[in-house]
Amino acid sequence: MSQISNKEIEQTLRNSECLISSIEVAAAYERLAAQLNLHYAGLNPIVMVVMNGGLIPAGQLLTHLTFYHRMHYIHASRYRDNEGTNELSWKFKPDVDITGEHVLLVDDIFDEGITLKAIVEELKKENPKSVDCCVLLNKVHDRKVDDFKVDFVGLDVDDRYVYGCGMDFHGYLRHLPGIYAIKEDKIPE
Ligand SMILES: O=P(O)(O)OC[C@H]1O[C@H](OP(=O)(O)OP(=O)(O)O)[C@H](O)[C@@H]1O
Ligand SMILES: Nc1nc2[nH]cnc2c(=O)[nH]1
Repeated sequence: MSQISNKEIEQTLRNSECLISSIEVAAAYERLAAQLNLHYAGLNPIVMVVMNGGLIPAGQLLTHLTFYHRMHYIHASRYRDNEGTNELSWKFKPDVDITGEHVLLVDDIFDEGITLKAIVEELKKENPKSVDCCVLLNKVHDRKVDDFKVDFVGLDVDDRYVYGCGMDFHGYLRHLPGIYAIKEDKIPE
């Protein structure tokens, strides 16, 4: 992803609104961690971070976990092919043997679900004991993939392009501790 200028980034921030504050996000991490701590107590799972977006939610969540776990990462990204269909491009598959293991995927957002559904299908080929998905955000709309649900959700978010908490704006602003979107009247035509 190519560089954009600091001026353009500042303009983006001025044209944006905060949809979910850092305080609400922090509370969501604590709620999620409490659910995960109940579910995984004694299960000794592998926590698999879905890069890049899962990096920040996982980093925040992991410090609240009370069960013993190992951490790995996986990197798959959506792209639109020449026919306009969504394909998943695999950038890194971990070489850990997950046969018979509990696996928890951590990502930033469950939007259409293409990414997590494809990752879960791929991982299940290796016969793990379980594969569950934890996301900070669920984007609310009716375009979800069929026959797939995530297991742990922090917060619902409106059907807008959002950034912050791991999610990028042209590769930037993943580090923001709240959730932002460009104001409706500032979105370029
Ligand atoms: O539910 P979906 O419609 O599949 O969209 C969600 C996925 O899209 C984003 O990843 P992206 O491919 O943009 O890569 P990134 O993590 O590097 O930002 C996000 O991190 C999720 O993994
Ligand atoms: N940054 C970002 N990435 C996404 N991937 C899927 N949905 C979104 C979104 O709303 N924002």
